[in-house]
Amino acid sequence: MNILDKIVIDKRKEVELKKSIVPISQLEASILFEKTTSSLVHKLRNSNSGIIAEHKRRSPSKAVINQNNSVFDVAIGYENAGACGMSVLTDGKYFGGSMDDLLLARASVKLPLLRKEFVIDEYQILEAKAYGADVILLIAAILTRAEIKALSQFAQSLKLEVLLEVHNEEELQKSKMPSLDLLGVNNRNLKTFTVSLETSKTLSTLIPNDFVKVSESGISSVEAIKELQPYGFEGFLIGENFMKTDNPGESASQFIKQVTS
Ligand SMILES: O=P(O)(O)OC[C@@H](O)[C@@H](O)c1c[nH]c2ccccc12
Repeated sequence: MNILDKIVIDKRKEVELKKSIVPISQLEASILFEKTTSSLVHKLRNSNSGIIAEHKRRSPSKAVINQNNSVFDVAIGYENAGACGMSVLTDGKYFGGSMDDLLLARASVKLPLLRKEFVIDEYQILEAKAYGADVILLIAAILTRAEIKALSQFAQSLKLEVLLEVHNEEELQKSKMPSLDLLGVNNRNLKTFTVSLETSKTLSTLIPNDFVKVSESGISSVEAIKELQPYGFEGFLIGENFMKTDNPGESASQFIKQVTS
């Protein structure tokens, strides 16, 4: 069994438990549920840098990235740096994140927020909305086409944008549908952890232009951005490169200055 299979098994249990404790009616009663969401698509289309900066404490591929910084400081740092959006890992067991992280990020900044999660159930989308997210992630590797369709349509009905993540051509072909807003290519294979920017380049030509193209993971230099831009990528999701430093906001700021100069 690969790591992704393990994560999904745990996630199913977690979602069932949560459902039994916090009913949907309670999520819908959240003040944030009524908040107008802000568009990551719009931000990316009107930006020169396209950086989506991520809050990530650890991951299955890296035990410790950053356990010290508060989400609050990181979020404000990213916003001041000029990031287009912020991604917040909410998985606890494998990434050390939480729903509280999302809530604190929401309380700190106006940036479009992506709930970075292994979404397998509508409940998690309601939860994302109730905790202030603007965008949700759907991972093609763990969902069928029918599930992607149902979950993306549900998210859009709540005015959330949908970032669909693929890693290969098969996942991309199975996933293309109008109810997606952004198409992300993960340069990291979530089953083996190998990283290659070539994945983004190869798949870019197969992504229709109606989707905003995002390149995700393993981006650690401004040169990488310059390399990917000609392939039509308008968004770049960066976590570790900022989070591994003492001051992620400052690192993002330096990086974004270089991208736009
Ligand atoms: O830290 P990196 O290599 O810059 O990667 C960020 C982001 O792309 C990565 O965290 C990610 C991409 N897709 C995911 C799906 C689940 C969890 C995490 C991810």
